[in-house]
Amino acid sequence: MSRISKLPKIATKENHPLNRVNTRLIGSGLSELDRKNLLTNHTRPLGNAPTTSVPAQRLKRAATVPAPSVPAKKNKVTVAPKIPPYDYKARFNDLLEKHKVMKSDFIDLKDKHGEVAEDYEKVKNSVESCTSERDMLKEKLLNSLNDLREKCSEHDRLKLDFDIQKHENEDLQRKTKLLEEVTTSLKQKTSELDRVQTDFNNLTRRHSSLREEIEALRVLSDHLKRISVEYDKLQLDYKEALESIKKYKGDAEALQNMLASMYKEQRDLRNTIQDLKGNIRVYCRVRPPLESELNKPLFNLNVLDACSIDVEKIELLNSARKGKHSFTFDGIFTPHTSQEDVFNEVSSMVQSALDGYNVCIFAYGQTGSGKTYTMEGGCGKEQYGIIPRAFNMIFTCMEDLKRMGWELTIRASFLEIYNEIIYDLLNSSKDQMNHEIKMVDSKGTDLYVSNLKQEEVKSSHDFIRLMIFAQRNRQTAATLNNERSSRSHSVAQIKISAINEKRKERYTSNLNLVDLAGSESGKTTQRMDETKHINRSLSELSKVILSLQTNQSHIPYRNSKLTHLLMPSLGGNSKTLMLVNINQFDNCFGETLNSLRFATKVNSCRIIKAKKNLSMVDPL
Ligand SMILES: Nc1ncnc2c1ncn2[C@@H]1O[C@H](COP(=O)(O)OP(=O)(O)OP(=O)(O)O)[C@@H](O)[C@H]1O
Repeated sequence: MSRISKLPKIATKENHPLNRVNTRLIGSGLSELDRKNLLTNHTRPLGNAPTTSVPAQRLKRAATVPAPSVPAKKNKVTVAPKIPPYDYKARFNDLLEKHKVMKSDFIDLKDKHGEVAEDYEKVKNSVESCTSERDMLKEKLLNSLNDLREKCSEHDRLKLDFDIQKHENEDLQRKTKLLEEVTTSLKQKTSELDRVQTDFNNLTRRHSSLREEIEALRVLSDHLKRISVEYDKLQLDYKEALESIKKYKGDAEALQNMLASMYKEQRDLRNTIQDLKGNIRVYCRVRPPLESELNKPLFNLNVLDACSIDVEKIELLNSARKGKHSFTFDGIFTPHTSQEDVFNEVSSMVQSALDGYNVCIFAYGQTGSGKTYTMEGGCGKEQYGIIPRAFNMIFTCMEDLKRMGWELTIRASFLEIYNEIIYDLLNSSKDQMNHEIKMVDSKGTDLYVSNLKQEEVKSSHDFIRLMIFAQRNRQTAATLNNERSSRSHSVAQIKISAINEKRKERYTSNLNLVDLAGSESGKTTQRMDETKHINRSLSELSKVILSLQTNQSHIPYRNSKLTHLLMPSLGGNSKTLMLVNINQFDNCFGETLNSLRFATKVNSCRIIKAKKNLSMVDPL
């Protein structure tokens, strides 16, 4: 009984955690009604115990069967018929019955007890583990509490620190802001300072430059003062000089007149000498062998004096046959005579052109005898031939003439006569125009070539440029027309127009500088045509000169282009200079002899006294 009475006690304490476990465990086996019945049956006195119709099996089943089915049966409990007290037998049977029931209940309960004990053990174990767990948790809780406490105190400390830090931070922020403001203002001040420094530097520089300027101005002012004094002095001198100039001007004019008349006298004298020398002059120039020709045999040439030579073929030297040929000219230029010496000798002819006479200088000789070298020259000033030197002389004299009141205009043209056709060497175009020799006026004293380019030349440099241009044109034509340069006559024409406004005089003159074609006779049929033309023009030249020599009424100028062109320079009013060029090669002896003979023929001719082309200028 005591063991059973404990059960309700456990069941009532529901709030205790252990009881809760027990209730759960018990609850899972007994329903609430079973428990009540159980309690009623076990707590009721045996005699008064109400009989229930619930069989023992039902109780047993009730421990396992779910509770809801039980309350329905509660209403069906039937009350057993009351046994009279005297009916001991019935009572005994009843008691036996009860005992049986109780015994089976007891067995059930015992089983139940076993189960409960088992459950209890489990619960106990569970309680123990829970207790140890609780202790552990308690300890943990205590530790946690301690930790929490520590953390709290640390938190407080940290909070305090944080507050301090916060405060300090705020303080720092305030200070930073202040510092930033100070920095910004410092930056502004610095940039201002830089600006001020730059201004200061500029001002310093300006100051020093101004100081220099002031110094320069001071020097200038001193200088100006000195100049002013000098200027005053000069003013006085100037006045004196003006008076002197007036006096000198009169003297200069007188001197200029004197100079002009002296120049005229000198010119007349020069021309008298020229006349005495003859208006046709012939010089012979012997060219030296070139380096490549040093081994070539030479014929014998003796320069007897300044004007005479004799030549003799080398094979006849020791023979009994006399083969010596002597020639006399106005001058002989040996192989050693320089270009300058040659020009000095012929410069009087250029002077004559400047004095107003028509002049013709031509080089005659066989191909390769040095005609072009004599007339045009080689490279470099020293090698300049007659043509460029004549121009230099003209421009030098122009200055002297200017001082005497003469204004000169020089025009130049370059032409070539090949196979009786005139070619303009200043016209580089392939299509040459037709060139005719025409009279300038009805008097027929002056001629011109139609469609021929005539360039005004202002300096000797201009002239050299034109000459080179003409030379190139001639070379191009020569390349196109195999050796044409040797087979054509080249003429540089210089027209001089002079005017003296003061003396009311003017004149024009022509200077013709001619490099004749090679005089040798043609050996091949290919050259026959050219040779025919050359020989014709050269023989016509010889005829003209002979006709002039013999004072013929008709001079056959028009028989060839060359003589026609040179008419004004060959006729009465002209001076002619012929340079016969020869070389000394033995194989050229025949041609040399021919050239020397032709030159002798020309030399024997004396043209009538030349007349200056002077005329009065119309009054201005
Ligand atoms: N006096 C001289 N001194 C030095 N070299 C000369 C002299 N004369 C001519 N020569 C040279 O001899 C060569 C022939 O001369 P150049 O060409 O003047 O002859 P050319 O008679 O004009 O010939 P071509 O009829 O073919 O034109 C040239 O190389 C020239 O430089």
